[in-house]
Amino acid sequence: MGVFRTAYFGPQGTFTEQATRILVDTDDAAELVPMDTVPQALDAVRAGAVQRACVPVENSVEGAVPATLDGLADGQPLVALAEAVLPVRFSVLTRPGCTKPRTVASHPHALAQVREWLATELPEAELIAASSTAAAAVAVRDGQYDAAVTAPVAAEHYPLSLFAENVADVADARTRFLLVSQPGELPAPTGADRTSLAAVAADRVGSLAELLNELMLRGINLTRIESRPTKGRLGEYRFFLDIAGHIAEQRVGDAFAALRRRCADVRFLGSYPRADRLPADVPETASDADFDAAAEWLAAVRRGELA
Ligand SMILES: O=C(O)C(=O)C[C@]1(C(=O)O)C=C[C@@H](O)C=C1
Repeated sequence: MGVFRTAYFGPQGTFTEQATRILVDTDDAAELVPMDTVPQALDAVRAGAVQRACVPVENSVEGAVPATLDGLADGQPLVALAEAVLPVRFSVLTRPGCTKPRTVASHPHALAQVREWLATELPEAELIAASSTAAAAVAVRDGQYDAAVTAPVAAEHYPLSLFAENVADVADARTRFLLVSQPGELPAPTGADRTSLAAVAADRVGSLAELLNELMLRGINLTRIESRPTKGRLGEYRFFLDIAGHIAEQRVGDAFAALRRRCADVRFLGSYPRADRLPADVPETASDADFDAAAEWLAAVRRGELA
């Protein structure tokens, strides 16, 4: 098959590159391919130019990364194979010799996470949105701006001076990243898995509550819910759900089938091991053994052997 290629939200020196290096065995003839935007990284997988893509999905301070949610919901389906969670502390890099930066560039998520620090340390500076933290470092290197708020690793890639490090308004901020591929074989269940899906709930009383009830009735813990407009009618939403468990487990599969019946559109976005390795808390009545026993009992009833 040749070299195994993984696209990531780049350029070189983003937090996403750091996450990719955790999720992909880079010793193993793997090639990492930086892409300028999240949609480009996802489309490279769809086009078969790379086998995997690593993209940021949510930050503990700034919330969801809309480009990732929309990029997974639209277009040819992709599924997550793994996740990584990275602590996010920023470095501020300047052009060598610049002691009083007047312009500071970064990804909007990054600027939002250092807003207080910037207000105190560089109150006069103009803030400029860049497509990623590393794109901001490139722009500073090229003389467009004075400083960039970056991942620590960016200092290794670009000839810039370290103005400040360990910058973070919220001390233990974290970002979660997904490694996605075209649908194929699923990662095996580990007992500590997460399943991601996107579902469009009907615009009528109780439809979201019904959807969540399907999870609750099967003892499934919802670990995240996010909504994005479907981009069709105003007021029509797609819900992104993360739940504890693997699609191979009966309670999860059963809930998934129920959502399929209820929702106009359901998309499976992957079952993969949780980065925190936290085992799913399965209620006593919702284990695979409970489902198997109930199915056997029902089959016997239907055969007329039991009542
Ligand atoms: O620009 C980067 O370095 C990224 O990897 C993106 C991203 C994000 O989308 O939230 C990742 C982590 C930080 O929260 C800031 C930016």
